[in-house]
Amino acid sequence: MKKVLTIAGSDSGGGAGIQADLKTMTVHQVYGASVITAVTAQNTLGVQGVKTLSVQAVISQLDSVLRDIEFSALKTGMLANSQIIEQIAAKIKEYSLPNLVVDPVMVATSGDLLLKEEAVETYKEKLFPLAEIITPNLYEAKVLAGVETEENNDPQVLAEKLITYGSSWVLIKGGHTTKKRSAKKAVDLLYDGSQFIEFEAEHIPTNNTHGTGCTLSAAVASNLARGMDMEKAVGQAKKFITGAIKNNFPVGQGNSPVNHFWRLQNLQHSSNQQFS
Ligand SMILES: Nc1ncnc2c1ncn2[C@@H]1O[C@H](COP(=O)(O)OP(=O)(O)OP(=O)(O)O)[C@@H](O)[C@H]1O
Ligand SMILES: Cc1ncc(CO)c(N)n1
Repeated sequence: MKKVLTIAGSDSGGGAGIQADLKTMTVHQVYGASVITAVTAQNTLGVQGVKTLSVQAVISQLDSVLRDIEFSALKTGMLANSQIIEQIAAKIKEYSLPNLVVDPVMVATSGDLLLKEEAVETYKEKLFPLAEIITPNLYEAKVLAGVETEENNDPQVLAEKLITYGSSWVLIKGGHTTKKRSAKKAVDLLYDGSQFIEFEAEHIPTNNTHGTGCTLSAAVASNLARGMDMEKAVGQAKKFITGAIKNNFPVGQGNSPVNHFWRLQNLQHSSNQQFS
């Protein structure tokens, strides 16, 4: 079984962050390990508190797992500040870790801030050049490209700018452009510096999308670990997240998380039918 590492924040509500990553890895049949950067007091209604761990606490977790376990892929989620990003980048370089998926988390689905503003430059300078793929949503893509939020919504122009920061691939997620309930399609754009590939899925009219970005990037990392090429890894991850959003179920009083177990439930349902 392939081993995949997530370096991210904890979501006490269980829908995003480390918790979403480990659930996603489990259903992709890879072994998930985790390095926690921050502990959020969070539920489906929002983020009530954040405690960022010291750089030493993060690096000591990272050293423990890297000295012991061989990873086929890793992903980063909430990294909180520039010191943490810088030290993580140094370790990834030191251990020559393959298949780095960087989800440059800045804001929670609820709108709460998860990254210090000063850290945007550190992402670009230190971590992106080591990444196989970066997976910003449209808002994050604009911040990273240094584009005013009102201007330039064209994902192709943004992808062309972001690829210059040194990752092999850029995936710009369309979830935020399609949050409108009237939207028909949820389109993500993949770019490697020469070819644009669009991944299109039906847009599901729901607010129950807590943890969609974390889940998608963890699925991409799991698929890369299992040996898929990038186009297939993203295509399969897109199918997984679409099904997970579609099959969401009520959790708490706010925006519910996605259903990581939808494929298992479908399987169980059809085998129950077969034997009843
Ligand atoms: N309502 C929806 N219907 C279908 N697909 C969606 C919907 N919302 C998001 N997606 C898809 O989910 C994936 C994650 O995209 P999104 O833009 O929501 O990421 P994100 O903003 O990083 O997530 P998060 O809110 O967890 O930080 C993308 O493939 C996107 O197209
Ligand atoms: C810990 C954490 N990471 C990422 C996100 C993005 O959805 C979140 N809400 N919480």
